[in-house]
Amino acid sequence: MKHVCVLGATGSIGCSTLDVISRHPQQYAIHSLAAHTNVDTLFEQCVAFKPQIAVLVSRQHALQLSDKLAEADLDIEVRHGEQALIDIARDQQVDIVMAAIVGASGLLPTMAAVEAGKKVLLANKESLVTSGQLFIDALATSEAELIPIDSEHNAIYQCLPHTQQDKTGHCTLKQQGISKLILTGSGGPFRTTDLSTFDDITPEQAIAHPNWDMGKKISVDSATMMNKGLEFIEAKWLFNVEPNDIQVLLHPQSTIHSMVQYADGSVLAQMGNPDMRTPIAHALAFPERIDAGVEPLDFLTVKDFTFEAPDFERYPNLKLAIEACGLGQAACTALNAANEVAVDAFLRHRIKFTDIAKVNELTMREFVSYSITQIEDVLSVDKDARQHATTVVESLTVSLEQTQ
Ligand SMILES: NC(=O)C1=CN([C@@H]2O[C@H](COP(=O)(O)OP(=O)(O)OC[C@H]3O[C@@H](n4cnc5c(N)ncnc54)[C@H](OP(=O)(O)O)[C@@H]3O)[C@@H](O)[C@H]2O)C=CC1
Ligand SMILES: CC(=O)[C@@H](O)[C@H](O)COP(=O)(O)O
Ligand SMILES: [Mn+2]
Repeated sequence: MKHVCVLGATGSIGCSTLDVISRHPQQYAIHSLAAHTNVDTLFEQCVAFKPQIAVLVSRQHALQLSDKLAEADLDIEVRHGEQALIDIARDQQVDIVMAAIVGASGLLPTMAAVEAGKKVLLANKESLVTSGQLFIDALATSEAELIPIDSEHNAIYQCLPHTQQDKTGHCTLKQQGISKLILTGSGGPFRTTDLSTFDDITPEQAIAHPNWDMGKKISVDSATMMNKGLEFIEAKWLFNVEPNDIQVLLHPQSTIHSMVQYADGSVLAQMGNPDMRTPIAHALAFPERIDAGVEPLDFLTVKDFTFEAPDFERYPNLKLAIEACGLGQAACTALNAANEVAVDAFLRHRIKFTDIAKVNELTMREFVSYSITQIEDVLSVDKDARQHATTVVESLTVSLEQTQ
């Protein structure tokens, strides 16, 4: 029996993880569940999975959950606060940590799981993007096993030689005859939308991803292709490759989840219906295979199978993230922080869709020369970049109000 801690349990990945686990009660037990503010969903999950510990970020939400659990006569310890997230991630009884908090808030608990030598299933790409080499160093000096959950990186992982699969962060792909990683992306909901209408894109339109059902933040990132930019940086660190060894390719159907090109001309692809339960089940059970509840891919009903180059005019955030990857850690950390602020402001109707790239670029350029050598530097650049991005958002909000 493996004991699992799910960080971000109430989100899209958290719920899919619990769905897979519910299919294998003899193999997995839930040790702990954590969320931000969603008391009702966390309560339902507590009823269904009976964890030892449930965590919410604020005391007020934790008290609400405690009351509901007491009424239901359930004896589950409720904790609150950021330290509680870290504590469950490194609890001695935990074997597997699903890192599925959204954003840089996931960094410290994910790092704690790595440092404690857990099997870490990494959905929270922002934690790797913001800390890069520091994350990989922590991995190297611990007993931890890191398996990517992000569908592209999980696909690449599945297409690697077996000898590389326990070397996440320290792969030697060139020596294994690998010439290129091909990161596929759908292009999001606005791949063919007239560029002249981009200023009018609404949050509701932006979160309507054509293929995947995901949380709001990553859905907006897919629409701007910042998601692919973050994934570009994520791939560099996970597979220890140079930016020139990664190609971003639009594949609107999201059937191929990414590919690995070998020196002899072979290309290995991982395919499937777009359902995150596949990479989650793969990572949970690796190297075994278990049922994920996913419909098998039927090639006779797959209508198209097409590919395009990404257009940087349509997707300036993708260009920016690839540039940040070459500029260094502070650029990546600041870009991620700015993007979190900008996406939140867009979702609250404070700025236009096209403003997201403006906030991101202005903030990233401000922090390029900062030095990051320890985790405290990451936290400091993240905090300062958020402040800077907030100021940019406010200036754009004023001009948006003046034009209305
Ligand atoms: N959804 C997907 O298909 C994919 C997601 N990912 C990555 O996985 C991560 C999660 O994405 P997704 O599931 O879509 O996101 P969601 O927004 O659906 O869920 C986020 C989860 O994190 C919790 N959370 C938010 N902020 C905090 C915080 N400050 N402290 C603790 N918990 C917090 C939320 O709690 P609450 O509900 O209470 O707000 C929720 O449980 C992201 O990094 C994303 O990029 C990667 C590939 C695919
Ligand atoms: C499911 C997953 O891994 C997402 O990150 C997905 O890739 C989003 O789709 P895009 O390819 O549109 O970014
Ligand atoms: Mn992805």
